[in-house]
Amino acid sequence: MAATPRGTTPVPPDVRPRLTVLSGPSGVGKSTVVAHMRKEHPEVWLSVSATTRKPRPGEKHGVHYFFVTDDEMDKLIANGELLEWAEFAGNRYGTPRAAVQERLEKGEPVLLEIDLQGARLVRESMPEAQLVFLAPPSWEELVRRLTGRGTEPPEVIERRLQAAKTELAAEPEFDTTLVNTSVEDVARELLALVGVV
Ligand SMILES: Nc1ncnc2c1ncn2[C@@H]1O[C@H](COP(=O)(O)OP(=O)(O)OP(=O)(O)O)[C@@H](O)[C@H]1O
Ligand SMILES: Nc1nc2c(ncn2[C@@H]2O[C@H](COP(=O)(O)O)[C@@H](O)[C@H]2O)c(=O)[nH]1
Repeated sequence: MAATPRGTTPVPPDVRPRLTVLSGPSGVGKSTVVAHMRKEHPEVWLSVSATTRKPRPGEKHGVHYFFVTDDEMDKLIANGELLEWAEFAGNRYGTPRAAVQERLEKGEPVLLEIDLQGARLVRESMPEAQLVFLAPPSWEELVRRLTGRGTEPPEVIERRLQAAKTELAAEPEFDTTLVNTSVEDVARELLALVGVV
């Protein structure tokens, strides 16, 4: 089955939203889809988040995340340096504000890959943002992907799956849903939504 855009309304290029938020439950394939899209279209700018989570094997500071201590995260929050931030499954994550603002001021498209709480905060502060929900083909497939990734111990997987129930229930809050059956198809759909030409 191909990617299924639900509720997608074609938008003329000159009024396309410049800020796109991609959310969806942990393990649905957000990073995989974004990486696939950016491999073919490196011009799509993705915000690099700050996190207190420890790096996974292969993750690089400044590329996948800015890996920060709890104290450093406290300061980023206190100094208003984050556009939004949230606690997710025991760690904190936040979007550095300055880099996003810089691109938006130049009129360039911006992509955020963040959790539901962050998406809601962005919607509050920037109602013009478009919110895209990445859904799994089924609950069983989500569990298979999250478990199969092999990056979290069972208790963390359980926390993430609990959060996933809340996130899946929030799908109607989003402007568009893409079902991640095929990475290639979803990456193409997302590219069209982000509006990079
Ligand atoms: N369409 C797909 N079909 C099969 N496997 C997939 C698909 N998309 C992603 N995966 C696999 O699912 C696993 C989770 O993907 P990924 O890490 O991209 O999820 P994520 O949504 O970014 O998770 P998190 O929110 O925890 O960072 C990976 O092992 C990835 O290879
Ligand atoms: N609210 C925010 N959520 C973020 C941000 N960066 C990433 N995330 C989300 O956190 C979870 C877990 O990510 P993981 O890399 O530990 O698997 C996932 O849903 C991410 O999208 C952020 O800046 N703000």
